[in-house]
Amino acid sequence: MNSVLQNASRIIVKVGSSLVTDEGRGLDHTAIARWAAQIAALRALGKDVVLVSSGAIAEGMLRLGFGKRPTDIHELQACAACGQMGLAQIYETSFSAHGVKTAQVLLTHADLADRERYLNARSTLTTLLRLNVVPIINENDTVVTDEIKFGDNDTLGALVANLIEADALVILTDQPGLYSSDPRKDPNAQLIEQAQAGDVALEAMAGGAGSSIGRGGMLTKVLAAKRAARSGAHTVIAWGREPDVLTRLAGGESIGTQLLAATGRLTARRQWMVDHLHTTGEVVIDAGAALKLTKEGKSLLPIGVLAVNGEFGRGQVITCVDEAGKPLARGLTNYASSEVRRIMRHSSTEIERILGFVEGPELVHRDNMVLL
Ligand SMILES: Nc1ncnc2c1ncn2[C@@H]1O[C@H](COP(=O)(O)OP(=O)(O)O)[C@@H](O)[C@H]1O
Ligand SMILES: N[C@@H](CCC(=O)OP(=O)(O)O)C(=O)O
Repeated sequence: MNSVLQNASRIIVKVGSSLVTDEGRGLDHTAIARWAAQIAALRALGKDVVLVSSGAIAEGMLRLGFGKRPTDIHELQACAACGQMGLAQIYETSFSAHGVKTAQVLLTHADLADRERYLNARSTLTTLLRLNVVPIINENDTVVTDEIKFGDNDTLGALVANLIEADALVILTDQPGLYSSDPRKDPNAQLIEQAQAGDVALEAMAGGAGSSIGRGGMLTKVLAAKRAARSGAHTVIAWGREPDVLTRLAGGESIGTQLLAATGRLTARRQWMVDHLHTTGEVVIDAGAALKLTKEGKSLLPIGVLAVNGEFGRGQVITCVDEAGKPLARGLTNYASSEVRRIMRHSSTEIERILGFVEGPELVHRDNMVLL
């Protein structure tokens, strides 16, 4: 059995609080240095890697002298803000030892629920990857309260996998993988080596957090795999201290639990675009643009647009129709309807002069479009 990481070119790696902070004893420099070395090696192989790291609250508790996890939400937020400094510092140092640049990205649920912010987060992350930077993501705990939190970084990791269409999500934790029941409680628990992501039987096997440091336990990991699979990403759950775990997985070795996505990445994206999004407006495109889209696989540029019907904002889904009104494609627009009315029929080099800013030379980028 080969690892699902073998052919993955874009990978999200999530590390849990107990690993990062050595069960709350303090940032584990050695473990972090090892993951940084492995991620640098993956980058050298041409793979895009995004790290989702927990541990801010656990590290902040230590720095602020809390013996046990505070119950007051604002104290927790203070811990997160304080601990995040430690995370940023140690990742920056560990990656720079390999000549790899890092960037801190703190996200909230609202950022990914809002179409425009979703698109901005996506563009920023993909730009960072193009610039050879490893983005290090955590939830922006300072500005969110319990009701609107992701609550656990397993979910955040899956949402980031959806956001930038990763091929795989690797969840590193303090157990060798998903077991048939919690191995801390059941000595006969068996390691599940492979299963389909989304199989409900897995949810019954997975229990809550085993330590006072971790939050989600195995259940949030199993649910994260289900979510990641929606955009075609496979999930691996493995022990974070397994020597060379990431590079061995990328080399094809099967380690831990592999939860397979049923549909491929492109099929999943196409399905999502076709089924789940309401289109809020349309643009009528000329014959030349229609040909570029349908026959040459190109993006839609403002110059090919003849008219705009309806009102829409940046990041919403629009339909591209030909002059006879036939729908040709659907996709996420980089510009709002009011802006498109001003830049249509113009070359992309004129966008900045007309609008005073540029979101991109394309009106709808090819990666954000499906042909109908
Ligand atoms: N079926 C299961 N298989 C493995 N671990 C399980 C299972 N059910 C519950 N757990 C518990 O989940 C814990 C990992 O989750 P958590 O503590 O949230 O870690 P992390 O900080 O890595 O997210 C394990 O230590 C284990 O005790
Ligand atoms: N944003 C929080 C994440 C908490 C969390 O999800 O922890 P875990 O279950 O260990 O991944 C922090 O950095 O402490």
